Amino acid sequence: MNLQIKAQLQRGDFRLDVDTRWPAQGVTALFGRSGCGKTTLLRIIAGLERVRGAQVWFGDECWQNDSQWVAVEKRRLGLVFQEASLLPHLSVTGNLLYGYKRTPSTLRRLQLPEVSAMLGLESLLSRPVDALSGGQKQRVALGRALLCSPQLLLLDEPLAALDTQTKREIMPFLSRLAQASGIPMVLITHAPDEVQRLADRVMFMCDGRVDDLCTLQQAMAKPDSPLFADEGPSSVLEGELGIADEHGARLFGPEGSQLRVQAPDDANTCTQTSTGTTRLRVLARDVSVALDDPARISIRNHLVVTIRQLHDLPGNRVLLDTFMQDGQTLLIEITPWSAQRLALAAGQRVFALIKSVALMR
Ligand SMILES: Nc1ncnc2c1ncn2[C@@H]1O[C@H](COP(=O)(O)OP(=O)(O)OP(=O)(O)O)[C@@H](O)[C@H]1O
Repeated sequence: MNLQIKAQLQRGDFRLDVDTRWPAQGVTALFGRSGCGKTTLLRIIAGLERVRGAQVWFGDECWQNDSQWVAVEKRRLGLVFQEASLLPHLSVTGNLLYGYKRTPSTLRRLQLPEVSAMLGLESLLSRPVDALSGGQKQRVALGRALLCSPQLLLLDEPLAALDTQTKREIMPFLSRLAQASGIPMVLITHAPDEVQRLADRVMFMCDGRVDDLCTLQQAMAKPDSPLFADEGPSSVLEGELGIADEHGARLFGPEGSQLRVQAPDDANTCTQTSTGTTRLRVLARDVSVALDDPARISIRNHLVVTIRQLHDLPGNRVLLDTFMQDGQTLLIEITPWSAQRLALAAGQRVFALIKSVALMR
């Protein structure tokens, strides 16, 4: 089943020209610079914007074409924006149940207890909403949208108004929600870390057009990916997260590619994906490389990796594109001096060294 949108729109200097479709499954991130048309596209999908000649299909439901127009409230959507815009006179429960009560009982697929557990809201249910933090308010907004049992969730920068710490706290809830609810999501963001932690696929937009639509893995296979613009290249590893050992480190991933993740609150590091595994983001600049397995060293994670390719990056840096024993890609950023000194080449097996605390961020 696909979400399909075809739309053209001229608004002053801005032109939107989109003809695209993607599977209505998992999390699709719309990523691009400010003003490239992400919100306009989302509003067209939602039916908040009626553009002449546009076509919007959700599976075999036609929401808009030349002869058909389905109003926003009939599309069965969950909408969450940057600002939570909760109803101030109602408690958390009152807000959560607002749309639920207006959803016919035959269509209700999610109930208050499971949604409040998914979003960690159990202890807040009786609070007035003006006694909540920004992150808590946004979790209530997500819960309220979910409890309408939508067939599609549209999220327009739901984390953008939150500070970094709050954003880190809420991100695992968002990814758990994608997994547990089974509701497809469209997430607008210009934050690469949100895409890397949450998305299954990415649609890159630029000047009102679709530049690329690909899986997250494909998006990250390019050394010059727009996702690497802020913090440099990074990898996303998927695996099972084990229980903590006596030093507070948790094992992550299969044997041979196993990492120790030092995470007092693993929410900061790992996010669950819509397939149920845990996702770990590793910045390429946090990984070093050695030809031998160093013994007397504080770094705990020593992984055998094979170099697939070396890329010269702008700014006098070298990116090693490597794969681990389980086949997952691990990117490593080093200086040209190190690459030369170690005589690194494609096909070579080396040790990738990653500090456990680098996985705490
Ligand atoms: N109501 C409007 N009237 C005129 N121009 C508008 C209107 N709404 C949006 N625009 C213009 O349309 C273009 C696309 O805006 P849109 O909000 O879709 O971009 P965006 O990618 O979501 O940006 P941001 O990330 O900053 O939210 C921008 O140039 C914007 O100025």
